[in-house]
Amino acid sequence: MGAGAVGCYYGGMLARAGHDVTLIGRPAHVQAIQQQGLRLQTRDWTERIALQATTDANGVASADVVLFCVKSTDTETAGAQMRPHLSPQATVLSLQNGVDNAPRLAAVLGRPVIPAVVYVASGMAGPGHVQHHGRGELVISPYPDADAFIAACAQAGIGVTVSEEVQGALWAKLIINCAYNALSALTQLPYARLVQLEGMWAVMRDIERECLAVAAAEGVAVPGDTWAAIEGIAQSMATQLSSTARDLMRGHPSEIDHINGYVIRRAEAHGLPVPANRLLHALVRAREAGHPPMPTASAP
Ligand SMILES: NC(=O)C1=CN([C@@H]2O[C@H](COP(=O)(O)OP(=O)(O)OC[C@H]3O[C@@H](n4cnc5c(N)ncnc54)[C@H](OP(=O)(O)O)[C@@H]3O)[C@@H](O)[C@H]2O)C=CC1
Ligand SMILES: CC(C)(CO)C(=O)C(=O)O
Repeated sequence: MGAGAVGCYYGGMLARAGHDVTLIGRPAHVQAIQQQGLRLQTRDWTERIALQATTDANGVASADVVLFCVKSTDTETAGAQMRPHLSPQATVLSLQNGVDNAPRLAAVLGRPVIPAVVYVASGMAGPGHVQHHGRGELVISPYPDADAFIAACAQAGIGVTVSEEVQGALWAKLIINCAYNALSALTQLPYARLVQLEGMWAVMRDIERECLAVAAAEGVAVPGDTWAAIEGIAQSMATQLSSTARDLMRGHPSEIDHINGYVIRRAEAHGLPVPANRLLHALVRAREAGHPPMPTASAP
């Protein structure tokens, strides 16, 4: 559900391994996929993969497993569209960033949703054309039939680990997004250049500390060294612009309300100050409202 960068990558890999996959997406992608198959381009190979595609949420009707891959802004709408069509036995996994998509979707569907941490870099390069830039492994919360899904993924070359710590891992990812996404969007800079600007590391340090305080108040143990992870992104993804930067460039709503915006809401609930997150959130929202207008440069 949500045939974009994530949905097309995982759907494409599973279909390529012989699994019966239906992609549910927007008309331009669906038409291209119906006519020519899904074009899946990786660093090593490019293939056209024949699979089913539809714009109608009733495409979930016969699914044993639904991979829910829309942006956090679309969780409720897309969930409500597929709810009447889901089989009672279907397992729904949320393959989304942000820490509350699974419970939000579960509330709409009236059934459990399994959260997954998605470690992939992919993007849509055109209608029905997904480009894979690297990685692809999933970490999922445990559930009764997980073994069948893990086996299907293994056959497709997708590594899946089961962990009780998915919430902590989602928070670790959220903190990276809080540190980079808005700053990259507001400066329109890729990460390596961004961190060279005066004062940027200090701002990111403030954001990280605010996020960790909120996570602690939420009772979430964030695994690993978050500051080392933030520093590492500037090297490992040196030339990348954040998804928020790319959303703003194409005039698409960003996930900022579910990144820094989420931290602000939870901080308010705990009476914690988060001024750095608040400022970045407000500035991105101002940009989304057209103040100042975005430059017309196209996304790389
Ligand atoms: N891309 C990446 O490398 C990674 C992304 N993520 C996360 O994964 C999630 C998905 O991201 P990504 O795949 O990049 O996003 P995309 O925007 O590429 O894909 C989502 C697709 O779903 C479509 N869609 C939304 N609502 C519906 C609906 N009701 N019916 C049919 N189609 C719908 C969107 O259309 P439209 O645009 O017209 O709304 C879009 O084509 C996000 O939470 C993201 O943060 C996590 C790790 C890596
Ligand atoms: C990890 C990061 C920051 C990479 O760009 C990302 O998830 C995003 O842009 O949303």
